[in-house]
Amino acid sequence: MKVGIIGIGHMGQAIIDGLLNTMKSEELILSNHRINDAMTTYQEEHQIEVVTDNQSVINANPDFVIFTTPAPVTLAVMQEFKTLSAQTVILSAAAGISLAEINAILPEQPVALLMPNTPVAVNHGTLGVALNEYITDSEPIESFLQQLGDVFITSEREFGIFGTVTGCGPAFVDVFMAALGDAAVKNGLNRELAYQAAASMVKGSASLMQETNIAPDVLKDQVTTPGGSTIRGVVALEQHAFRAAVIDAVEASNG
Ligand SMILES: NC(=O)C1=CN([C@@H]2O[C@H](COP(=O)(O)OP(=O)(O)OC[C@H]3O[C@@H](n4cnc5c(N)ncnc54)[C@H](OP(=O)(O)O)[C@@H]3O)[C@@H](O)[C@H]2O)C=CC1
Ligand SMILES: O=C(O)[C@@H]1CCC=N1
Repeated sequence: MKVGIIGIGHMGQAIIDGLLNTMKSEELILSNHRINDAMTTYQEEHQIEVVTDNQSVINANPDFVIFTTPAPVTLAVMQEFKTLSAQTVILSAAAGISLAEINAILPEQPVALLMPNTPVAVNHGTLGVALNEYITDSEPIESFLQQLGDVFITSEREFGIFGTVTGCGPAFVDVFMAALGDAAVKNGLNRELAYQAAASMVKGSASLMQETNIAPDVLKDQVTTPGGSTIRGVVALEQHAFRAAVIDAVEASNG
C-alpha cells in the first residue's frame, strides 16, 4: 500500500499519527508546499519520505492521495495531479468542496469526499465519506479508513451536516470538557485529575450510547435519580439553554 498525504497541518498530522500505528513508514509519502517542523520530525524519527513537489507523489503511484490542504487552495493544488494514475483514489478532506468541482479538474478520477476528525490520531476517529460514480466498490476505501476509526458512507447531500457534527464536534466536546475541568478545579480538584475525570466520563458515556444504542435522553433519565443531585444540574443546563447553544453551534459551523 502507498498513501500520499498533501498538506501537513493539524489534520494531516492527525491522519499520519493514526496511520503510523497501523502502517509502515515506507508506505507513506508526505507533501507540503514547504517543509515544516512536523515533516522534519516525521522524516528524522520515522524515516517517512517528505517532499515539496507533488510530482514525486504522482511518481510513487499511490493507492490513495489524501488532501488536507486549506479549502481555498485545494482545487488549485489538485491541478497538479492531472497525470495521476486512473487507479488512484483521491480522498479530499477539504471542507466545502464538492465531488463535481474535483471531477471538473480530474475527470473520471475515483474521488471520495472525506471528513475525518482529530481523534483519528489515536485511531478513534469518525470518518464521513461520500463517493463519486467512478468508485464501484467501496470496500477497499472503507477497509483502509477503518484503521483510523469508524467509517460512515453518506450521500453527498448528507455529507455536509454529518461532517459538521463529527468534524467540528471534537472542538465542542473539548470546550465542554474544559468547562467540566474548571468546575472541578473551582471545587478543589487538581487540574490533571479534573481533566482525566472529564475525559474518562465523556469516553464512557459515548461508549454506553454506542454499544447499547439507547437514545441519549433515555440514558440521561437513568442518571437522574428522583429528587437527586443530577436533575438539579440538568435543570441548570436547561435554564442556560444548553441544548439551544449546541444546536446553534452546529448551525453556525454548518453555514
Ligand atoms: N482540523 C480539523 O479538525 C479538520 C480539518 N479538515 C480540513 O483539513 C484541511 C486542513 O485543515 P487544518 O489541518 O486544520 O489546517 P492547517 O492550517 O493546520 O494545515 C494546512 C496545511 O496545508 C499546508 N498548505 C497550505 N497551502 C498549501 C499548498 N498550496 N500545498 C500544500 N500544502 C499547503 C499548510 O502549510 P503551511 O502551514 O506551511 O503554510 C499546512 O501544513 C482543511 O481543508 C480543513 O477543512 C477536515 C476535517 C477536520
Ligand atoms: O474548522 C474547520 O473548518 C475544519 C473543518 C472541520 C473541522 N475543522
